[in-house]
Amino acid sequence: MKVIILPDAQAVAEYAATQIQQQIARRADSVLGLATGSTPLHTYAQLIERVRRGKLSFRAVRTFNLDEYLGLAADHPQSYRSFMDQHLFSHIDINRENTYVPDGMATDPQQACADYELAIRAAGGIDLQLLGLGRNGHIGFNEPSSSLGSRTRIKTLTSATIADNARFFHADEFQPHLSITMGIGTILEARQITLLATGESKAPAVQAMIEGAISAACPASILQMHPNVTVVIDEAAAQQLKMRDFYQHIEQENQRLQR
Ligand SMILES: N[C@@H]1[C@@H](O)[C@H](O)[C@@H](COP(=O)(O)O)O[C@@H]1O
Repeated sequence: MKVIILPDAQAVAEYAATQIQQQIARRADSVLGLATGSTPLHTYAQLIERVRRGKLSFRAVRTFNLDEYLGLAADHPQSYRSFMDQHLFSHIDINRENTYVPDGMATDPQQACADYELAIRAAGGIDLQLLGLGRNGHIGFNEPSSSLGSRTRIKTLTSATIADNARFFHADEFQPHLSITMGIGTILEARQITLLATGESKAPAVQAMIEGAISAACPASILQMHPNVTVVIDEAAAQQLKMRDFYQHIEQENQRLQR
């Protein structure tokens, strides 16, 4: 696990956007796994800017989002489909037919989960999976106690996650307590994973993920088993790491070797 500690959220976003840009430069029809929440917003803004400057094109790119609320229609303002349209897809030259988000209104949600897995496989798997990190260590909507080998499925949200995400819903608005999420086993099949975390509130989950035991109590800790993970965090999210000096030393050595 490569740990990149940067001064602030903007630097994290620029690093992540560059990783995505490099992946698309390697393969114009890359398959990207995308995340929602507030953390990736700055990264998406960076990608939009780079497309606008003609430095990057999503013309042949395909995307699969990690999750969606069960019970929200795609056109609901708080659906993750709307989130992605608003914060990325509507502003870049991607073919909307190539963007996939689980169907929150599927008549048969179990079948929709199986179909999602088949669609990812039919695309050849995910080249680069972008992740955020829940305060309780969840990735996607894989909450603590999730099977570390799980596939795309319906998941019940914890009260902590519902509380954390309530900020996106009006007080009198229905807020789903169920989701469809890529499973941890699904996420681990991505060829490359970049996890972003910023802010003091994520420091405990970051420490458990990187330095704690591999446990379903912190689903993100399973990333210790993946061969190609980059964790990109700001100083605030890094503050509980016991070996942060070592991580920074490794990165300085890597940069020296690349000169
Ligand atoms: N399903 C999403 C996750 O994919 C995201 O990582 C998490 C953290 O969001 P934020 O980046 O806003 O802290 O929120 C939701 O639970």
